[in-house]
Amino acid sequence: MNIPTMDDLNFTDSKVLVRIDINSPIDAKTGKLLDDSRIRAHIETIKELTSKGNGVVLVSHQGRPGDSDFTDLEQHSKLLEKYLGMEVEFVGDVMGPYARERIKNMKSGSVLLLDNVRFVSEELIEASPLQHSKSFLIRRLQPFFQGYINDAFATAHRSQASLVGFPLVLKSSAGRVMEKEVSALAKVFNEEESPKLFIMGGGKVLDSLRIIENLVKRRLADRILTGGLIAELFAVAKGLDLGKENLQVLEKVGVLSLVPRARKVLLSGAPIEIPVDFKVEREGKVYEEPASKINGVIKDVGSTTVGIYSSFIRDAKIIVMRGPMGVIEDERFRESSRSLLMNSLESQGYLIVGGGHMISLIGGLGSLDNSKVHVSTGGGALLLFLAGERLPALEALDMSFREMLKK
Ligand SMILES: Nc1ncnc2c1ncn2[C@@H]1O[C@H](COP(=O)(O)OP(=O)(O)O)[C@@H](O)[C@H]1O
Ligand SMILES: O=C(OP(=O)(O)O)[C@H](O)COP(=O)(O)O
Repeated sequence: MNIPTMDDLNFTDSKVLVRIDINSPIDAKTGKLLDDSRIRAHIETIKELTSKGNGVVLVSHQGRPGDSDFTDLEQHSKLLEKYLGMEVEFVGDVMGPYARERIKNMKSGSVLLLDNVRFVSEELIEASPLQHSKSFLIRRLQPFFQGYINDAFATAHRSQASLVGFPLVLKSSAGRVMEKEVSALAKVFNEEESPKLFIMGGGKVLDSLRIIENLVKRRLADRILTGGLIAELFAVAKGLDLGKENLQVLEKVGVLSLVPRARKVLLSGAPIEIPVDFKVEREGKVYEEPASKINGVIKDVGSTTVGIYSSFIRDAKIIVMRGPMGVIEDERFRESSRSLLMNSLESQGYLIVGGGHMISLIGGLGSLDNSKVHVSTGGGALLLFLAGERLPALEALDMSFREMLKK
Protein backbone atom coordinates (compact mmCIF):
# COMPACT_ATOMS: atom_id res chain seq x y z
CA MET A 1 0.00 0.00 0.00
CA ASN A 2 1.31 3.46 -0.92
CA ILE A 3 0.37 6.10 1.57
CA PRO A 4 1.36 9.58 0.43
CA THR A 5 2.86 11.79 3.13
CA MET A 6 3.06 15.56 3.56
CA ASP A 7 6.51 15.42 1.92
CA ASP A 8 4.95 14.02 -1.27
CA LEU A 9 2.46 16.86 -1.66
CA ASN A 10 4.18 19.71 0.19
CA PHE A 11 1.20 22.07 0.33
CA THR A 12 2.24 25.75 0.35
CA ASP A 13 0.01 28.86 0.39
CA SER A 14 -3.05 26.64 -0.04
CA LYS A 15 -6.23 25.97 1.88
CA VAL A 16 -6.08 22.51 3.41
CA LEU A 17 -8.72 20.45 5.20
CA VAL A 18 -7.18 18.35 7.97
CA ARG A 19 -9.07 15.45 9.55
CA ILE A 20 -7.74 15.06 13.07
CA ASP A 21 -8.94 12.87 15.94
CA ILE A 22 -9.25 14.94 19.10
CA ASN A 23 -11.93 12.67 20.54
CA SER A 24 -11.02 12.76 24.24
CA PRO A 25 -12.26 11.28 27.52
CA ILE A 26 -14.82 13.59 29.11
CA ASP A 27 -16.03 13.65 32.71
CA ALA A 28 -19.72 12.71 32.50
CA LYS A 29 -20.57 14.85 35.55
CA THR A 30 -18.73 18.09 34.75
CA GLY A 31 -18.47 17.80 30.96
CA LYS A 32 -14.77 18.68 31.24
CA LEU A 33 -12.04 17.12 29.11
CA LEU A 34 -10.01 14.66 31.19
CA ASP A 35 -7.03 14.33 28.86
CA ASP A 36 -5.62 16.32 25.96
CA SER A 37 -2.98 13.91 24.57
CA ARG A 38 -4.78 13.53 21.27
CA ILE A 39 -4.98 17.31 20.90
CA ARG A 40 -1.24 17.69 21.55
CA ALA A 41 -0.42 14.90 19.09
CA HIS A 42 -1.66 16.93 16.08
CA ILE A 43 0.26 20.13 16.84
CA GLU A 44 3.26 19.16 14.69
CA THR A 45 1.11 18.58 11.59
CA ILE A 46 -0.81 21.84 12.03
CA LYS A 47 2.30 23.95 12.71
CA GLU A 48 4.09 22.54 9.69
CA LEU A 49 1.14 23.52 7.49
CA THR A 50 0.66 27.03 8.87
CA SER A 51 4.40 27.74 8.67
CA LYS A 52 4.14 27.19 4.93
CA GLY A 53 1.36 29.77 4.60
CA ASN A 54 -1.50 27.27 4.41
CA GLY A 55 -4.93 28.07 5.80
CA VAL A 56 -5.78 25.05 7.97
CA VAL A 57 -9.35 23.91 8.57
CA LEU A 58 -9.59 21.19 11.20
CA VAL A 59 -12.35 18.62 11.37
CA SER A 60 -12.87 16.00 14.09
CA HIS A 61 -15.52 14.04 15.92
CA GLN A 62 -16.09 13.77 19.67
CA GLY A 63 -18.03 10.82 21.12
CA ARG A 64 -21.03 9.15 19.57
CA PRO A 65 -24.65 10.44 19.49
CA GLY A 66 -26.46 9.42 22.66
CA ASP A 67 -23.31 9.10 24.77
CA SER A 68 -22.34 11.52 27.54
CA ASP A 69 -19.09 12.42 25.75
CA PHE A 70 -20.92 13.54 22.58
CA THR A 71 -20.22 17.27 22.79
CA ASP A 72 -19.23 20.27 20.69
CA LEU A 73 -15.56 21.13 20.21
CA GLU A 74 -15.35 24.52 21.90
CA GLN A 75 -13.16 23.27 24.79
CA HIS A 76 -10.91 21.53 22.28
CA SER A 77 -10.37 24.78 20.38
CA LYS A 78 -9.06 26.50 23.54
CA LEU A 79 -6.53 23.71 24.08
CA LEU A 80 -5.46 23.80 20.43
CA GLU A 81 -4.87 27.54 20.86
CA LYS A 82 -2.81 26.93 23.97
CA TYR A 83 -0.54 24.31 22.37
CA LEU A 84 -0.25 26.02 18.99
CA GLY A 85 0.42 29.41 20.57
CA MET A 86 -1.90 31.09 18.07
CA GLU A 87 -5.56 31.89 17.60
CA VAL A 88 -7.87 29.04 16.58
CA GLU A 89 -11.26 30.18 15.41
CA PHE A 90 -13.97 27.84 16.63
CA VAL A 91 -16.82 27.68 14.14
CA GLY A 92 -19.93 26.24 15.75
CA ASP A 93 -20.99 24.70 12.45
CA VAL A 94 -19.73 21.93 10.17
CA MET A 95 -20.87 22.57 6.60
CA GLY A 96 -23.67 25.15 6.76
CA PRO A 97 -23.56 28.70 5.32
CA TYR A 98 -21.72 30.05 8.38
CA ALA A 99 -18.93 27.47 8.20
CA ARG A 100 -18.53 28.02 4.47
CA GLU A 101 -18.42 31.80 4.89
CA ARG A 102 -15.71 31.51 7.57
CA ILE A 103 -13.66 29.09 5.43
CA LYS A 104 -14.00 31.31 2.40
CA ASN A 105 -12.78 34.40 4.27
CA MET A 106 -10.01 32.86 6.36
CA LYS A 107 -6.50 34.29 6.08
CA SER A 108 -3.47 32.34 4.94
CA GLY A 109 -1.56 30.76 7.81
CA SER A 110 -4.61 30.82 10.10
CA VAL A 111 -6.41 27.91 11.78
CA LEU A 112 -10.10 27.23 12.02
CA LEU A 113 -11.83 24.37 13.86
CA LEU A 114 -15.18 23.16 12.58
CA ASP A 115 -17.67 21.64 15.01
CA ASN A 116 -18.14 17.93 15.81
CA VAL A 117 -18.47 16.29 12.40
CA ARG A 118 -20.78 13.65 13.89
CA PHE A 119 -23.42 16.39 14.17
CA VAL A 120 -23.83 15.65 10.45
CA SER A 121 -25.85 12.48 9.90
CA GLU A 122 -23.87 11.42 6.82
CA GLU A 123 -20.80 10.99 9.00
CA LEU A 124 -22.55 8.26 10.96
CA ILE A 125 -22.86 5.94 7.97
CA GLU A 126 -20.19 3.39 7.12
CA ALA A 127 -19.98 3.46 3.32
CA SER A 128 -17.46 3.17 0.50
CA PRO A 129 -15.14 6.06 -0.41
CA LEU A 130 -17.01 6.44 -3.71
CA GLN A 131 -20.40 6.68 -2.01
CA HIS A 132 -19.08 9.13 0.59
CA SER A 133 -17.36 11.25 -2.06
CA LYS A 134 -20.86 12.11 -3.29
CA SER A 135 -22.18 13.08 0.15
CA PHE A 136 -23.34 16.61 0.99
CA LEU A 137 -20.49 16.97 3.46
CA ILE A 138 -17.89 16.44 0.78
CA ARG A 139 -19.72 18.34 -1.97
CA ARG A 140 -20.28 21.38 0.28
CA LEU A 141 -16.72 21.61 1.62
CA GLN A 142 -14.51 20.36 -1.22
CA PRO A 143 -14.73 23.52 -3.41
CA PHE A 144 -12.89 25.60 -0.80
CA PHE A 145 -9.79 23.40 -0.61
CA GLN A 146 -6.72 22.53 -2.63
CA GLY A 147 -5.85 19.57 -0.44
CA TYR A 148 -6.88 17.12 2.27
CA ILE A 149 -4.73 15.63 4.99
CA ASN A 150 -5.80 12.70 7.13
CA ASP A 151 -4.05 12.71 10.49
CA ALA A 152 -6.75 10.75 12.34
CA PHE A 153 -5.04 7.41 12.83
CA ALA A 154 -7.32 6.67 15.81
CA THR A 155 -10.37 6.71 13.51
CA ALA A 156 -8.71 5.08 10.50
CA HIS A 157 -10.80 1.92 11.05
CA ARG A 158 -14.04 3.75 10.25
CA SER A 159 -15.29 4.17 6.70
CA GLN A 160 -16.98 7.47 7.45
CA ALA A 161 -17.41 10.48 5.17
CA SER A 162 -14.76 12.82 6.61
CA LEU A 163 -12.22 9.99 6.54
CA VAL A 164 -12.72 8.34 3.17
CA GLY A 165 -14.76 10.75 1.02
CA PHE A 166 -12.29 13.62 0.49
CA PRO A 167 -9.33 11.61 -0.91
CA LEU A 168 -11.36 10.86 -4.03
CA VAL A 169 -11.96 14.53 -4.80
CA LEU A 170 -8.89 16.33 -3.41
CA LYS A 171 -5.13 15.83 -3.53
CA SER A 172 -4.59 13.94 -0.30
CA SER A 173 -1.94 12.70 2.05
CA ALA A 174 -1.41 11.33 5.53
CA GLY A 175 -0.47 13.81 8.27
CA ARG A 176 2.53 13.40 10.55
CA VAL A 177 0.62 11.47 13.25
CA MET A 178 -0.78 9.01 10.71
CA GLU A 179 2.61 8.61 9.04
CA LYS A 180 4.49 7.97 12.31
CA GLU A 181 1.91 5.53 13.68
CA VAL A 182 1.90 3.41 10.55
CA SER A 183 5.67 3.25 10.21
CA ALA A 184 6.34 2.69 13.95
CA LEU A 185 3.74 -0.04 14.31
CA ALA A 186 4.74 -1.86 11.15
CA LYS A 187 8.34 -1.88 12.36
CA VAL A 188 7.68 -2.93 15.94
CA PHE A 189 5.23 -5.69 15.25
CA ASN A 190 7.79 -8.16 14.06
CA GLU A 191 6.14 -11.56 13.64
CA GLU A 192 9.10 -13.44 15.08
CA GLU A 193 8.96 -11.67 18.44
CA SER A 194 6.92 -13.80 20.83
CA PRO A 195 5.14 -14.35 23.13
CA LYS A 196 2.76 -11.60 22.10
CA LEU A 197 0.32 -10.58 24.79
CA PHE A 198 -2.84 -8.56 24.23
CA ILE A 199 -4.52 -6.91 27.22
CA MET A 200 -7.97 -5.74 26.24
CA GLY A 201 -10.55 -3.88 28.28
CA GLY A 202 -12.78 -0.85 27.97
CA GLY A 203 -16.34 -0.40 26.88
CA LYS A 204 -16.37 -0.89 23.09
CA VAL A 205 -17.32 -4.55 23.21
CA LEU A 206 -18.24 -5.09 19.57
CA ASP A 207 -14.93 -3.58 18.40
CA SER A 208 -12.98 -5.69 20.90
CA LEU A 209 -14.75 -8.89 19.90
CA ARG A 210 -14.07 -8.20 16.23
CA ILE A 211 -10.39 -7.64 17.02
CA ILE A 212 -10.15 -10.80 19.12
CA GLU A 213 -11.78 -12.84 16.32
CA ASN A 214 -9.17 -11.43 13.94
CA LEU A 215 -6.26 -12.11 16.26
CA VAL A 216 -7.46 -15.66 16.82
CA LYS A 217 -8.10 -16.36 13.13
CA ARG A 218 -4.63 -15.15 12.17
CA ARG A 219 -2.99 -16.73 15.23
CA LEU A 220 -1.34 -13.43 16.08
CA ALA A 221 -1.80 -13.52 19.85
CA ASP A 222 -0.13 -15.98 22.17
CA ARG A 223 -2.47 -14.86 24.93
CA ILE A 224 -5.35 -12.41 25.31
CA LEU A 225 -6.09 -11.05 28.79
CA THR A 226 -9.53 -9.51 29.18
CA GLY A 227 -10.92 -6.80 31.45
CA GLY A 228 -13.70 -4.20 31.24
CA LEU A 229 -16.98 -5.14 29.59
CA ILE A 230 -15.39 -7.57 27.11
CA ALA A 231 -14.32 -9.70 30.10
CA GLU A 232 -17.90 -9.74 31.33
CA LEU A 233 -19.09 -10.85 27.90
CA PHE A 234 -16.62 -13.74 27.86
CA ALA A 235 -17.48 -14.65 31.46
CA VAL A 236 -21.15 -14.94 30.50
CA ALA A 237 -20.22 -16.87 27.34
CA LYS A 238 -18.28 -19.30 29.52
CA GLY A 239 -21.39 -19.90 31.60
CA LEU A 240 -20.56 -17.83 34.70
CA ASP A 241 -23.49 -16.30 36.53
CA LEU A 242 -22.60 -12.61 36.98
CA GLY A 243 -25.99 -11.74 38.48
CA LYS A 244 -28.98 -9.77 37.25
CA GLU A 245 -27.44 -6.30 37.62
CA ASN A 246 -24.42 -7.06 35.43
CA LEU A 247 -26.55 -8.77 32.80
CA GLN A 248 -28.66 -5.60 32.75
CA VAL A 249 -25.50 -3.52 32.16
CA LEU A 250 -24.53 -5.76 29.23
CA GLU A 251 -28.08 -5.62 27.90
CA LYS A 252 -28.17 -1.83 28.19
CA VAL A 253 -25.04 -1.44 26.08
CA GLY A 254 -26.51 -3.89 23.58
CA VAL A 255 -23.94 -6.67 23.81
CA LEU A 256 -25.88 -9.65 25.18
CA SER A 257 -26.62 -10.68 21.60
CA LEU A 258 -22.85 -11.16 21.16
CA VAL A 259 -22.72 -14.04 23.67
CA PRO A 260 -22.98 -16.79 21.00
CA ARG A 261 -20.13 -15.18 19.01
CA ALA A 262 -17.96 -14.99 22.12
CA ARG A 263 -18.82 -18.61 22.96
CA LYS A 264 -17.73 -19.69 19.48
CA VAL A 265 -14.36 -17.97 20.00
CA LEU A 266 -13.91 -19.74 23.36
CA LEU A 267 -14.89 -23.12 21.92
CA SER A 268 -12.28 -22.73 19.18
CA GLY A 269 -9.65 -23.04 21.92
CA ALA A 270 -8.57 -19.41 21.65
CA PRO A 271 -5.99 -18.37 24.31
CA ILE A 272 -8.36 -16.02 26.13
CA GLU A 273 -8.05 -15.36 29.87
CA ILE A 274 -11.04 -14.22 31.90
CA PRO A 275 -10.76 -12.56 35.33
CA VAL A 276 -11.05 -14.91 38.30
CA ASP A 277 -12.24 -12.10 40.56
CA PHE A 278 -13.78 -8.64 40.29
CA LYS A 279 -14.17 -5.43 42.28
CA VAL A 280 -17.88 -4.75 42.63
CA GLU A 281 -19.85 -1.81 43.97
CA ARG A 282 -22.75 -2.52 46.30
CA GLU A 283 -24.69 0.23 48.08
CA GLY A 284 -21.84 2.67 47.47
CA LYS A 285 -19.18 0.33 48.94
CA VAL A 286 -16.46 -1.63 47.12
CA TYR A 287 -15.97 -5.40 47.58
CA GLU A 288 -13.68 -7.94 45.91
CA GLU A 289 -15.48 -11.10 44.94
CA PRO A 290 -14.62 -14.29 43.03
CA ALA A 291 -16.05 -14.42 39.51
CA SER A 292 -18.24 -17.37 40.53
CA LYS A 293 -19.91 -15.44 43.39
CA ILE A 294 -20.69 -11.92 42.24
CA ASN A 295 -23.06 -9.74 44.24
CA GLY A 296 -22.98 -6.15 43.00
CA VAL A 297 -22.11 -4.14 39.91
CA ILE A 298 -18.73 -5.07 38.40
CA LYS A 299 -16.45 -2.04 38.18
CA ASP A 300 -12.96 -3.51 37.88
CA VAL A 301 -11.00 -6.77 37.86
CA GLY A 302 -9.83 -8.07 41.24
CA SER A 303 -6.35 -8.29 42.77
CA THR A 304 -5.94 -12.07 42.22
CA THR A 305 -6.60 -11.46 38.52
CA VAL A 306 -4.02 -8.66 38.49
CA GLY A 307 -1.50 -11.11 39.99
CA ILE A 308 -2.20 -13.78 37.38
CA TYR A 309 -2.16 -11.28 34.51
CA SER A 310 1.14 -9.84 35.79
CA SER A 311 2.78 -13.27 35.61
CA PHE A 312 1.92 -13.40 31.88
CA ILE A 313 3.30 -9.88 31.46
CA ARG A 314 6.65 -10.91 32.95
CA ASP A 315 7.26 -13.46 30.15
CA ALA A 316 5.95 -11.46 27.20
CA LYS A 317 8.14 -10.02 24.43
CA ILE A 318 5.44 -7.75 23.02
CA ILE A 319 2.57 -6.39 25.11
CA VAL A 320 -0.32 -4.56 23.49
CA MET A 321 -2.74 -2.81 25.84
CA ARG A 322 -6.00 -1.15 24.91
CA GLY A 323 -8.97 -0.17 27.06
CA PRO A 324 -8.96 0.01 30.87
CA MET A 325 -9.70 -2.96 33.13
CA GLY A 326 -12.34 -1.00 34.99
CA VAL A 327 -14.26 2.26 35.37
CA ILE A 328 -11.07 4.32 35.72
CA GLU A 329 -12.91 7.63 35.85
CA ASP A 330 -13.51 6.62 39.49
CA GLU A 331 -10.25 6.54 41.49
CA ARG A 332 -11.45 3.44 43.38
CA PHE A 333 -11.42 1.43 40.15
CA ARG A 334 -8.18 2.68 38.60
CA GLU A 335 -5.68 0.53 40.45
CA SER A 336 -5.72 -2.67 38.38
CA SER A 337 -5.24 -0.82 35.06
CA ARG A 338 -2.44 1.21 36.60
CA SER A 339 -0.72 -1.88 38.08
CA LEU A 340 -0.83 -3.78 34.79
CA LEU A 341 0.53 -0.74 33.00
CA MET A 342 3.36 -0.30 35.54
CA ASN A 343 4.22 -4.00 35.41
CA SER A 344 4.32 -3.87 31.62
CA LEU A 345 6.63 -0.84 31.70
CA GLU A 346 8.95 -2.63 34.12
CA SER A 347 8.93 -5.90 32.15
CA GLN A 348 11.40 -7.01 29.48
CA GLY A 349 8.78 -6.71 26.75
CA TYR A 350 8.09 -3.92 24.27
CA LEU A 351 4.84 -2.16 25.18
CA ILE A 352 2.33 -0.71 22.75
CA VAL A 353 -0.40 1.25 24.52
CA GLY A 354 -3.43 2.73 22.81
CA GLY A 355 -6.89 4.19 23.28
CA GLY A 356 -7.93 7.44 24.91
CA HIS A 357 -8.27 6.11 28.46
CA MET A 358 -5.01 4.17 28.60
CA ILE A 359 -3.09 7.07 27.04
CA SER A 360 -4.41 9.36 29.73
CA LEU A 361 -3.33 6.86 32.40
CA ILE A 362 0.17 6.42 30.98
CA GLY A 363 0.47 10.20 30.65
CA GLY A 364 0.37 10.44 34.43
CA LEU A 365 3.25 8.00 34.95
CA GLY A 366 6.10 10.36 34.11
CA SER A 367 8.66 10.18 31.32
CA LEU A 368 8.87 7.01 29.24
CA ASP A 369 11.70 5.15 27.56
CA ASN A 370 10.84 5.47 23.85
CA SER A 371 12.89 2.41 22.96
CA LYS A 372 10.59 0.29 25.14
CA VAL A 373 7.16 1.77 24.58
CA HIS A 374 5.05 3.15 21.77
CA VAL A 375 2.11 5.23 22.90
CA SER A 376 -0.38 5.13 20.07
CA THR A 377 -3.14 7.67 19.57
CA GLY A 378 -5.29 4.78 18.35
CA GLY A 379 -7.23 2.16 20.28
CA GLY A 380 -9.44 0.06 18.01
CA ALA A 381 -7.55 1.31 14.94
CA LEU A 382 -4.25 0.28 16.50
CA LEU A 383 -5.45 -3.23 17.24
CA LEU A 384 -7.11 -3.76 13.89
CA PHE A 385 -3.92 -2.57 12.19
CA LEU A 386 -1.87 -5.01 14.26
CA ALA A 387 -4.42 -7.74 13.54
CA GLY A 388 -3.73 -7.25 9.85
CA GLU A 389 -7.04 -5.64 8.85
CA ARG A 390 -7.09 -3.09 6.08
CA LEU A 391 -8.04 0.30 7.49
CA PRO A 392 -10.52 2.19 5.26
CA ALA A 393 -8.92 5.62 5.81
CA LEU A 394 -5.52 4.29 4.68
CA GLU A 395 -7.09 2.52 1.73
CA ALA A 396 -8.74 5.78 0.64
CA LEU A 397 -5.36 7.57 0.77
CA ASP A 398 -3.85 4.76 -1.27
CA MET A 399 -6.66 5.06 -3.87
CA SER A 400 -6.09 8.81 -4.01
CA PHE A 401 -2.35 8.34 -4.58
CA ARG A 402 -2.89 5.83 -7.39
CA GLU A 403 -5.33 8.21 -9.09
CA MET A 404 -2.82 11.05 -8.76
CA LEU A 405 -0.06 8.98 -10.36
CA LYS A 406 -2.29 8.29 -13.38
CA LYS A 407 -2.68 12.05 -14.02
N1 LIG B 1 -16.63 -3.09 34.01
C1 LIG B 1 -16.95 -1.97 33.40
N2 LIG B 1 -18.23 -1.54 33.40
C2 LIG B 1 -18.60 -0.41 32.76
N3 LIG B 1 -17.73 0.37 32.07
C3 LIG B 1 -16.46 -0.01 32.04
C4 LIG B 1 -15.99 -1.19 32.69
N4 LIG B 1 -14.66 -1.29 32.48
C5 LIG B 1 -14.31 -0.23 31.73
N5 LIG B 1 -15.38 0.54 31.47
C6 LIG B 1 -15.42 1.82 30.73
O1 LIG B 1 -14.79 1.73 29.49
C7 LIG B 1 -14.52 3.06 29.05
C8 LIG B 1 -13.30 3.07 28.18
O2 LIG B 1 -13.53 2.22 27.11
P1 LIG B 1 -13.07 2.47 25.62
O3 LIG B 1 -13.66 3.74 25.11
O4 LIG B 1 -13.38 1.21 24.92
O5 LIG B 1 -11.50 2.63 25.82
P2 LIG B 1 -10.46 3.66 25.20
O6 LIG B 1 -11.05 5.03 25.26
O7 LIG B 1 -9.27 3.53 26.08
O8 LIG B 1 -10.21 3.19 23.81
C9 LIG B 1 -14.34 3.90 30.29
O9 LIG B 1 -15.28 4.94 30.27
C10 LIG B 1 -14.64 2.91 31.44
O10 LIG B 1 -15.42 3.47 32.47
O1 LIG C 1 -11.58 6.95 20.46
C1 LIG C 1 -11.56 6.34 19.38
O2 LIG C 1 -11.36 5.03 19.29
P1 LIG C 1 -10.78 4.12 20.52
O3 LIG C 1 -11.79 4.17 21.66
O4 LIG C 1 -10.71 2.75 19.90
O5 LIG C 1 -9.47 4.68 20.91
C2 LIG C 1 -11.67 7.03 18.06
O6 LIG C 1 -11.85 8.42 18.23
C3 LIG C 1 -12.81 6.44 17.25
O7 LIG C 1 -14.04 6.70 17.87
P2 LIG C 1 -15.28 5.74 17.56
O8 LIG C 1 -14.95 4.38 18.14
O9 LIG C 1 -16.46 6.39 18.26
O10 LIG C 1 -15.46 5.66 16.06
